[in-house]
Amino acid sequence: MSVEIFYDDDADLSIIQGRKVAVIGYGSQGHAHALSLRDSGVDVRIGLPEGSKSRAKAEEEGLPVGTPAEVAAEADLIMILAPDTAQRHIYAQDIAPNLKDGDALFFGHGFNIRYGLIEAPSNVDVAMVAPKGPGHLVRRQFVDGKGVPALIAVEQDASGSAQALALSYAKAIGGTRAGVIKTTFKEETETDLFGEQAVLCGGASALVQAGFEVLTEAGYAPEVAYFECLHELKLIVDLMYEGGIARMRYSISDTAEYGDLTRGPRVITPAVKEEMRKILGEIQDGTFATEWVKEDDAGRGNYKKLQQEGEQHPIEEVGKKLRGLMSWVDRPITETA
Ligand SMILES: NC(=O)C1=CN([C@@H]2O[C@H](COP(=O)(O)OP(=O)(O)OC[C@H]3O[C@@H](n4cnc5c(N)ncnc54)[C@H](OP(=O)(O)O)[C@@H]3O)[C@@H](O)[C@H]2O)C=CC1
Ligand SMILES: CC[C@](O)(C(C)=O)C(=O)O
Ligand SMILES: [Mg+2]
Ligand SMILES: [Mg+2]
Repeated sequence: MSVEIFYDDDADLSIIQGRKVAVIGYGSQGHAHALSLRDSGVDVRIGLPEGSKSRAKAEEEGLPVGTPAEVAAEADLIMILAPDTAQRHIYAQDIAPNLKDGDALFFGHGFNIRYGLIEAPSNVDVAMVAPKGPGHLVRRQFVDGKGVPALIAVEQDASGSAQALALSYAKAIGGTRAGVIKTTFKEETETDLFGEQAVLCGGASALVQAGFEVLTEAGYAPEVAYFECLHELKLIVDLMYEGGIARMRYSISDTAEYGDLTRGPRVITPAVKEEMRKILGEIQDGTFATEWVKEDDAGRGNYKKLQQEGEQHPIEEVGKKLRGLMSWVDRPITETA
């Protein structure tokens, strides 16, 4: 099945420049969208509850800030970039009562629409602009004149021009510089959840930790294990990013390449792939979504416990020390937001 990919010339920036945009939330994605929209000449305001710790950051940038209800009432395009589990409450309390004919409701990820947690009225556009990258890099790339690829989708086309509006929005945050693919809320949600769980975050973190543990448990220095299993991973992935697995294999030694070809499949075994299929099944049948919403409703006890265990893993301590000695690596998390 061929996909449609859009670039800068396919998108009309003046469409989004003619709208009043409210960005709800000013975290990883929220700050990136809001600042790049503003830099692209868009009239943007931020919706955050009174007392939100993100308010000061948005105000420091000179962005107008109001409560989610206030900015939803003022705007004609509302982009929800609050946590997925909070979105249905924000929608019900603050956004739904303020939706007018012709408004557009935008998402950065399809979770709440895909799993039926938000149902918008038929007189508004419902669309998605989902960058395929962390918000801080979405912003950093925009500022550097580059862009992070994005997916767009239209769930409801009340105006008849929701796709052009989504493309225009994607252009304003740099997405069309890299390529914007048209998809559905279903495909974006299921592939995004799968990618972050099995490959990008869950899979990669577990692989790095397991490699570090095997080396340190065998008596090798934690510093050596850190450089080998974590630091160098970025350099190897940079080559994959630039030219695929083939470019990475071209740059490494033939010894490494032979080890890659013969040992890689012993790490990612058919059993691992079978587990990946199960994980995908839990995403497709809604098991994961139900579990996550329940965990959030119950106060996130298990989530916080697992988070703490991760933070206490020995790789974090040695990594902090080594990164501290490399000024170009040690970027504070608050640098851009
Ligand atoms: N992180 C990423 O790079 C990506 C995220 N997405 C999607 O983007 C959306 C936002 O995620 P992300 O940027 O990670 O979120 P963050 O957790 O980084 O930020 C959430 C923001 O929402 C604010 N917030 C919390 N509760 C409310 C509320 N009740 N009303 C208004 N604002 C609120 C937070 O404020 P406070 O400071 O007060 O907590 C914070 O500013 C999600 O749908 C996610 O799936 C999509 C692609 C990548
Ligand atoms: C990979 C994690 C992600 O899907 C993202 C940065 O794209 C997220 O939800 O944060
Ligand atoms: Mg993602
Ligand atoms: Mg995601």
